[in-house]
Amino acid sequence: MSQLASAPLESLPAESLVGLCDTLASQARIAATELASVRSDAKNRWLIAAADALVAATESLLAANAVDVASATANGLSAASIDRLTFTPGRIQKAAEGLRQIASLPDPVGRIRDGQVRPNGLQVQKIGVPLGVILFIYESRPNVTLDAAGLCVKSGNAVILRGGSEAFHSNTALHRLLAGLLPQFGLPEHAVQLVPTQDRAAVGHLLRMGDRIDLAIPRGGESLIRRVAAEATMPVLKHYDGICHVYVDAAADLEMAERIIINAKCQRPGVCNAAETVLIHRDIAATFLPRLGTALTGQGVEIRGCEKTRQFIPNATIVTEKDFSTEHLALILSMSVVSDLTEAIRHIRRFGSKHTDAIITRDLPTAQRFVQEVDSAAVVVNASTRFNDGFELGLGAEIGISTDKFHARGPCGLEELTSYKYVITGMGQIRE
Ligand SMILES: NC(=O)C1=CN([C@@H]2O[C@H](COP(=O)(O)OP(=O)(O)OC[C@H]3O[C@@H](n4cnc5c(N)ncnc54)[C@H](OP(=O)(O)O)[C@@H]3O)[C@@H](O)[C@H]2O)C=CC1
Ligand SMILES: N[C@@H](CCC(=O)OP(=O)(O)O)C(=O)O
Repeated sequence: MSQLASAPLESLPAESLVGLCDTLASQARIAATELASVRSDAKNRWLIAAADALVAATESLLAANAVDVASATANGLSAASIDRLTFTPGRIQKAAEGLRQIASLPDPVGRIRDGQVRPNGLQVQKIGVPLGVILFIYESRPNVTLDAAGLCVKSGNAVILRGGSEAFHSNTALHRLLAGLLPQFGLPEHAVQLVPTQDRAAVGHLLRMGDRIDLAIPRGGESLIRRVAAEATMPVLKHYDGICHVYVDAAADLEMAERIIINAKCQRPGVCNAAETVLIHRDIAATFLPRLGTALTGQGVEIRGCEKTRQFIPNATIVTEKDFSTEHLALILSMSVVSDLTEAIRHIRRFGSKHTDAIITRDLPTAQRFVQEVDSAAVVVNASTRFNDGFELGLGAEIGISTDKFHARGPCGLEELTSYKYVITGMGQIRE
């Protein structure tokens, strides 16, 4: 296992920090070259062994996590952040299931994506290849360490993990488990590395290493992402925030709408695909808002609504434009009554973040227009926004959810962590 990853290194002199980053990047580059030609079978066996080891190590992982949670709690971290940070046996099981699902998925490396034979007899194939080295800077959320490592290795990429400092003990334990198993399956030991310092200057150094790092993925608050987008010398895959909407149309099944809104807002309010705003068609406001208000209040949700909303939900406070533009990541919900679909779409275009937006309707043309006109990474019809997730969409996991249009959009799984090359095979053809 890499010596670099074994212990936290604080307050390194600037020169040593550059040297450390340099070593991480060079080791990753070599590992990526080796990993690109590793057989699927070896990668899959490593994934399954990692899933088994994870479950077997539940107790010690929970102990390492408890250290992080205790100090985060003492430091007054928000409820949403503590929720992201916390490991439970259930979450460990789910992460292990994700690794097994990744193992069961087709290997994108070497997959023929497209092919044709040209009139001159040339055989042209488009073949999946790894991106190379991925620098992943992410929030204090240990399950993300597992998702990222599993996806990167299966897609033939070496990854440099820079998790949040609050999760340092959890990530160190997870990294030790994952990286420790790599050589047993003939995989390069530096395929999965953890930046062993919490010094943010390391991020700046790594972002300058575009000669060895092929992609940077920042996953966290807006200031992190803006920094990475500004400083990176390699392409960046990202989303800024998740201001997700649920629009309840006049033709909605109201029982369904209530169920979906409660799930979209309350199931895990601290994640990016949780709903932040509900828009209600005015024709159903009088019948739907009182019951929705009662249901949301019963779940502990603070409702901030427009004047019309407040006519039917008296405990709602007045919503502001700032609320509509804020990803609360908490049990706070903005609500507005709209006159029609056009106004709902206009609202989403103005305040949304092109992440995930849902419509509840029984009217097919209305649903089709919503899908056509809402330009978000995921547009959902009659289901919860919470489904914009790699595991739920059958990708095994995701390394992040992109709202970019280049190179990938939505949950980024194995396919999105690869590129392709053209392989052109002839029989001596020359160009006329
Ligand atoms: N929109 C979204 O999807 C998300 C929003 N958030 C929100 O962002 C806020 C902060 O949450 P948190 O999870 O701590 O995310 P942060 O963005 O603060 O941190 C995420 C990771 O980036 C690092 N980081 C942050 N800023 C910089 C920087 N300027 N230079 C280098 N590295 C940096 C952190 O390191 P360090 O260990 O030093 O903190 C951590 O590893 C919260 O309000 C949270 O709810 C968080 C995650 C996702
Ligand atoms: N995969 C997640 C959603 C993604 C998410 O929360 O992203 P982020 O807020 O960037 O960490 C889930 O629904 O579990």
